Amino acid sequence: MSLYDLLIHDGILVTSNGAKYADLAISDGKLVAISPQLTGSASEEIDATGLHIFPGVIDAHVHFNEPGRTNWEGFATGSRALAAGGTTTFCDMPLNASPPTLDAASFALKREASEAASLVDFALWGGLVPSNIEQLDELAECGAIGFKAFMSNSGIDDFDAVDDDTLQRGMERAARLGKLVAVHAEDDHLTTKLAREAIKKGQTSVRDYLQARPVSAELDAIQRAIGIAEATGCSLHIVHISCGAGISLVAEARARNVDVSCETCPHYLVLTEEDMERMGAVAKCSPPLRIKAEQEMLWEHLRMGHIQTIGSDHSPSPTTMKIAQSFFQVWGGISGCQSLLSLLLTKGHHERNLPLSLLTTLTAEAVARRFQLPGKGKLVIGADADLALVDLQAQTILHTEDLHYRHQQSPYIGMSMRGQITQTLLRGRTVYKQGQCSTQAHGQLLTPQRR
Ligand SMILES: NC(=O)NC(NC(N)=O)C(=O)[O-]
Ligand SMILES: [Zn+2]
Ligand SMILES: [Zn+2]
Repeated sequence: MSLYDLLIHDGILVTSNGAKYADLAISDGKLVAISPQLTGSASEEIDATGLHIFPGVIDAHVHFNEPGRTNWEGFATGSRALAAGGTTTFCDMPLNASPPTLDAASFALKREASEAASLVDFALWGGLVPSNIEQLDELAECGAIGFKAFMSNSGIDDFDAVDDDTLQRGMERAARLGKLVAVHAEDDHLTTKLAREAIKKGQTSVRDYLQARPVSAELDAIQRAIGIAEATGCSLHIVHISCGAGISLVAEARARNVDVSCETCPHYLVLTEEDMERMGAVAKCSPPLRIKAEQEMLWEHLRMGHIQTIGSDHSPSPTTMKIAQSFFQVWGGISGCQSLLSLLLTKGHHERNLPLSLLTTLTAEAVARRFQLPGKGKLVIGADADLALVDLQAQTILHTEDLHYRHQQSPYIGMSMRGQITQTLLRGRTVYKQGQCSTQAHGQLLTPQRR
């Protein structure tokens, strides 16, 4: 009679407090013992000598476009890419699927699709658009982790942006429901005006796109979103901040006890506008990639603990949508969810000496805490055995064929990575090992549990 289902020997556990040698014992999908030299028997044993064991990454910002647009990605390919990158939980954004997640019916459709196909666990964002304020209650009832709103054009016709009045009404409702609101913070008036003027003059290059989405448009929107959150008492999460001053605005608001958190994305940390000019559409996103000085400020803010989460903002499209005469016309979104952890290990830990404990906080522990995902994000007894086994010594080049996305495009192809994910486990089951993904869809819906 085995004492445990699984014993993982001699790994180096990475927690928010640091790294330590310990064995892990797992039964019924949970961590049941964590200690060096664990004794006892198990149905399965893994020798993790020389490997670091991270809590599975929680990527709170992906667009997997299912139902309705599985020719863009879908839960099967998206979750395979996540598993290959050491991610064991994702939060799917309410837009780019069709229908968008704006009410109980569309939430149920998405939940059913993900349960049928996802290799990893998932939570779902609801949307906040002008037409669905009355449906926020039912979305909360379904277990949405929060409501996502766009302050600028979302780039897709079936998900409208909100003006400040609508955002305020949505935040008032969300505050009453005890739900968080996340915003895409760019000022719609300025970005629309600048784009229209450029296009009118036939100025539609990458450089013209960059100039049409200035940092000032992002700062203006961040400032307004924080003001509305402060006025309504709504919890606010600002996604994909691309600039140092944007993080500073959040840090100042947090210092005056506003319940606001922020996210940045790997592409703002490892790429710049020069990469966007060199690579073109595969590196197009909004807010756009910024200058090197902004990137360095983001790393400094990361080090100082001013950024709460890192999300991939994986927003793929068919390759045909990445081809257009005008750069304003190509799809804005970067495919990168498979590379989140390895990029942070390469550019953060290896090249900038960021401690592994900080990376664990940013990619797992703080994410689970912010979105109230119990049992996730920490290597503690009783937690789900969601694990990423990583060979920190390995050095690899990311090849096109390594990508599990439906469309194998990414700005990271050809990049030298340190820290190879060798095996990923979801609640004690292997979902990825040395290039091979599991074929079993065991992903479960996670709903926020207030402490
Ligand atoms: N409709 C989208 O997927 N938009 C996304 N596109 C980006 N970031 O370029 C986003 O998160 O804003
Ligand atoms: Zn966005
Ligand atoms: Zn997004």
